[in-house]
Amino acid sequence: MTKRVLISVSDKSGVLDFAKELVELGYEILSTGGTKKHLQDNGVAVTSVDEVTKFPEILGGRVKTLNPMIHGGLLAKYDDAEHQAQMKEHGIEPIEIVCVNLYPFVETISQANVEFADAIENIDIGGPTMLRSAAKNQKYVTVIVDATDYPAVLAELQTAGQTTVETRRRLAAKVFRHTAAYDSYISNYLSAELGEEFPESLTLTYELKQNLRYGENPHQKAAFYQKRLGSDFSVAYATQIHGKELSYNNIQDANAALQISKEFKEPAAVAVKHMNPCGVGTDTTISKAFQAAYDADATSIFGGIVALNREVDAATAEKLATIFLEIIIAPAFSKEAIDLLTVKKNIRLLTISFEQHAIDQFNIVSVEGGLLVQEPDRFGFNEAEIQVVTKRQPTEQEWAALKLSWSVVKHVKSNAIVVTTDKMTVGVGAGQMNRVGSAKIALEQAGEKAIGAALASDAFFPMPDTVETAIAAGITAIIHPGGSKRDQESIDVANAAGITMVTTGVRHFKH
Ligand SMILES: NC(=O)c1ncn([C@@H]2O[C@H](COP(=O)(O)O)[C@@H](O)[C@H]2O)c1NC=O
Repeated sequence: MTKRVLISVSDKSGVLDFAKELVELGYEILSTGGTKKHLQDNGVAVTSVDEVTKFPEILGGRVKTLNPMIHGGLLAKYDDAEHQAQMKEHGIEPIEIVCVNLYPFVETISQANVEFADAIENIDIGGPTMLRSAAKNQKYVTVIVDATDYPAVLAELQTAGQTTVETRRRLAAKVFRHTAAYDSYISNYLSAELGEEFPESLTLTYELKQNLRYGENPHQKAAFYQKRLGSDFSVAYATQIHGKELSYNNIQDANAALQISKEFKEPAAVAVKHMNPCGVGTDTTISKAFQAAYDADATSIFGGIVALNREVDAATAEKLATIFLEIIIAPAFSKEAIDLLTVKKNIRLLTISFEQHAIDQFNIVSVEGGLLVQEPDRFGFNEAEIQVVTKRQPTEQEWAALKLSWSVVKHVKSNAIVVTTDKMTVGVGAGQMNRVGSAKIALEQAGEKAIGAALASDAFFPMPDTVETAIAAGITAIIHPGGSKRDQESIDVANAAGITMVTTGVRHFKH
């Protein structure tokens, strides 16, 4: 009996050559409307699916292959006498190979202003049903959902006349990953349309971007997955124009640097080590901003990751080239900058679109046995909600320093204290188990630069000790959320010293 292959594809790339080879191998091709036309127009003999089903395609294509003549042919066990008898009784013939790809649902919902009805019409029903039938019957049936598998299947058919069990199992597993992902895009789209934020089950789809050489440490295996509908303004969508492959830690650090960069519209440079900022500088040009980020902590930047929110010009590249950096991220690099920086073989240069400021709807972290999902911390420096709680108001320069310190402290691991001038960080205290400990680290690093600088605390002061330490170091402006029972004691200390203090009403814990 002639072997049959059913081909029904929305994306027709590569299918013509595949079909021609199958005809060469003696297969009869069954096809749905558009696929049949494409193949026939290009000289391939095709049997229409409706000749097999004895039923026309109806409802504008919503029902084409949903028929026992097709699904019987896909699901029957070849070595089951009862199945075979029923096939014979109903005149159903087996279909040995199925090649299907689905309506472009993701591409449709990615378009701007997509109509809901359009999205719904692009939910494929018959395609996933055939894929699932064939994948379930993997013992006998070969199923292909990805055009990159055409050559391997053909090679096996050409050499052995059939595919191997291993190949059929591999392809079937791929099908269920594919249909699961397809359904997750649909369910996420529908949930989002309904405004359902935390549905009763969470189905996430990420696609393998790259296998990594190792994880946080060389003995840990790791890979990097990418969201298909993610923001361009992310390390997952960066373009690497030079250097070694990114490592696991590089990706985390690059992400941290980018998140801080998103705080600034003015030229800003952000240097990160181990996911905490070690230097942040802002100024009228990117070259000056980088100089400030460098001067902030000329020791820690060594081996760091630097994100700049303007094109890297020759002047900036000259400075960048003098230090050892793992990665430089920017919207673009001038020709001269590339020439200067690529002298170093290993330095990674990434370009990222800084235009798009869309951010993920949720942040997700894993804990053993579960996932935590939360909205990103979108709160910035909102002057309207900030209250001056001391007698003295901040000067203009102090406001600028308070704004910078508050923008940075949000991105520092708690307990976080950040000391800045109006243009640069001068001290960062990160991840200490008590707040005054973080303050001491930040102030010690700032040294003389703490005199007249601003200090930000990511959470309130439970007691006035941090404020006292700050004043002793020369800090003249403090920003913190407020809300401690003993706030008044901190305010009294500030007033007594004649410094200014503002509260934001919002805290920035980052664990
Ligand atoms: N309804 C059906 O019975 C059905 N059978 C196959 N399809 C899909 O129709 C598409 C191919 O259509 P055409 O060959 O007409 O271009 C494929 O993406 C396939 O997954 C169907 N369409 C949607 O559900």
